[in-house]
Amino acid sequence: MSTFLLIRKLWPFVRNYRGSLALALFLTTIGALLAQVTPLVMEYTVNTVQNLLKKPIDKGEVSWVVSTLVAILLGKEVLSLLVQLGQKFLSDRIRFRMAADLYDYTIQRIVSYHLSFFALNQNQTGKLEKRIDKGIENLTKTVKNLFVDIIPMMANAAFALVLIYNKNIGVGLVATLVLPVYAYISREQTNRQKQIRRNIQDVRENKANALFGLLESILVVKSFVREGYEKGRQQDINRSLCENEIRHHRTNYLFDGLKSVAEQMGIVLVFVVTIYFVLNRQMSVGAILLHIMLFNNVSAPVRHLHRIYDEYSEALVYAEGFFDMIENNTYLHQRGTLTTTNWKGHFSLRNVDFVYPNGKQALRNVTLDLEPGKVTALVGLSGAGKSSALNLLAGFYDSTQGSVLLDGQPLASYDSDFVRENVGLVLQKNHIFAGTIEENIRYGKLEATDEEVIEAARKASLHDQVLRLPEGYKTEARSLSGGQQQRIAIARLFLKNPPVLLLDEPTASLDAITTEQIKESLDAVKQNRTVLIISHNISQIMDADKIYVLEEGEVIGQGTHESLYQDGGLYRNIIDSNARTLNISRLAATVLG
Ligand SMILES: Nc1ncnc2c1ncn2[C@@H]1O[C@H](COP(=O)(O)OP(=O)(O)OP(=O)(O)O)[C@@H](O)[C@H]1O
Repeated sequence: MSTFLLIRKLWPFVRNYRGSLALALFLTTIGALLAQVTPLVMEYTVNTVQNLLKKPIDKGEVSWVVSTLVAILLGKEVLSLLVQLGQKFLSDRIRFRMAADLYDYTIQRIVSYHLSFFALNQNQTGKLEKRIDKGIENLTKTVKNLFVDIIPMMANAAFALVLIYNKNIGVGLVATLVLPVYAYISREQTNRQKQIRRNIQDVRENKANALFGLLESILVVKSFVREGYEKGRQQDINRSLCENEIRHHRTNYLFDGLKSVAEQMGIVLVFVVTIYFVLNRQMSVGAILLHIMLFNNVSAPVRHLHRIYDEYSEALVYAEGFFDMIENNTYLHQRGTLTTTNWKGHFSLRNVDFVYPNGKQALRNVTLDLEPGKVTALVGLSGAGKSSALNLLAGFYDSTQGSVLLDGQPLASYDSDFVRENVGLVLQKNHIFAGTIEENIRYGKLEATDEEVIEAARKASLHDQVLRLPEGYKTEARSLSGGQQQRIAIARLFLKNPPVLLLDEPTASLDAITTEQIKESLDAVKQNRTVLIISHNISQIMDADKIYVLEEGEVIGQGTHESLYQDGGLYRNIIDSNARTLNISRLAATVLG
């Protein structure tokens, strides 16, 4: 990425702070001018002292000279301090506010991406977290470097050079000579570091992701006694990071050493040339101090310039990944504009193929309908493509071929917020947020009253259990059992009360009695809604108005429970297996007596 492109991308975030930026620049330019005061005062001091030494002691003149010098130096320091404080306050304000803006924008962008974005290997949680974190940190540093630091530093060096040339062209040329050498070494340093930096970025993302993964699966790790194995895996990543960091630092030490030599050579040259002029009576003794200090004013900003260049090169590496992430229009959910009050809720898939980003084809030429007011069930073996079909109907993914329709119009042409407001989902793995039971249920309708929350929990057969908890609805939801968490998700759905229900194994982790209670509640809410249910539990699909049978991504049969059973094939096999698993004949003998 070129500097111009980076500035163009950053400008929308910097623009809001251009007033503060201008003020910071003004202050730092004043600071650069003030930095030249000390060398001039020093030259004057040495020359004056030398002159005073040639004369008999005049106490009055001595105390006047000393107090004037003290006043000038102190005054300059106080002024410099004020300027520096102002500059730091302003640059911090710009930096931190811009970081917050960048973060807000990033979140707004990535939550609007399709699920396929998150399914990509390079976008796993830990990696994304690191990319956002490092990206924002480096970009804000770049803004500070580009807009707040570089110009005053250059001004400082330029003012000092002008003063040196003004005193003596020969000394000026010597001081200037060091700069290209310094720039050459710095450029070499940065070029050598580029690949190491990329490696470090990749390994850091992998490390964050591996740590997330480890903490997420700690139960499995422990149950399989895989602590040692996990330690080894984490160690490999850590070693790789460690090696790259060492290489990075070693290269820096080497080049920093070379630059230090170049700088010292510069000082020696300036010193020698100045001494030559002094001994030839062409300069005062004070010029030695003046030139050395002015040269320091040239070389110090150049030294910092390298730090900036270095940080900038690092930032470019992170900026590429960061902007790729937040400008990824391929995964941006294209929101349509269609909304309607004349909502029927007829969802259909027409000749749909669907391939996941990793290349796995989950659906082939699927055509199905969810009719308004009816219950449609999807049945099939594990991996048949049922949840994938639901993902398309919910608009989480776009089909690869064919169309997904809502009331005859492409689903994509609808305002996605409008569709999602009207669709309720209960999934196999329902996410429970860190927070109380009450907060988690209320997520279904943020403005719900306490009574509405309780009513929803009651319908989801959760209320009585919550009452038995010491902290009731204020209990941390993640501390509940899997089945209780499932009921929170169902209560959320009841609270939302949408006209379309998409249910993927809604009672997967519930006991038999709760399953029956939930089924009754769901049966009650199913009335007059468009319902899709996916379940391996035959009691939940038998009553469906229409059942689709999926096998390896294809619809291989459709009809009612009775008609499909009579047709034989996979559906019949599934039902028969269910009956055998339940040991129906023994159950019937026991239950019916
Ligand atoms: N996020 C994903 N990325 C890549 N492939 C996926 C993804 N999710 C599912 N698949 C694959 O797509 C195929 C269909 O999966 P899907 O989850 O739709 O099946 P299912 O019928 O719902 O299965 P189950 O009854 O076990 O939930 C499977 O082969 C699965 O491995």
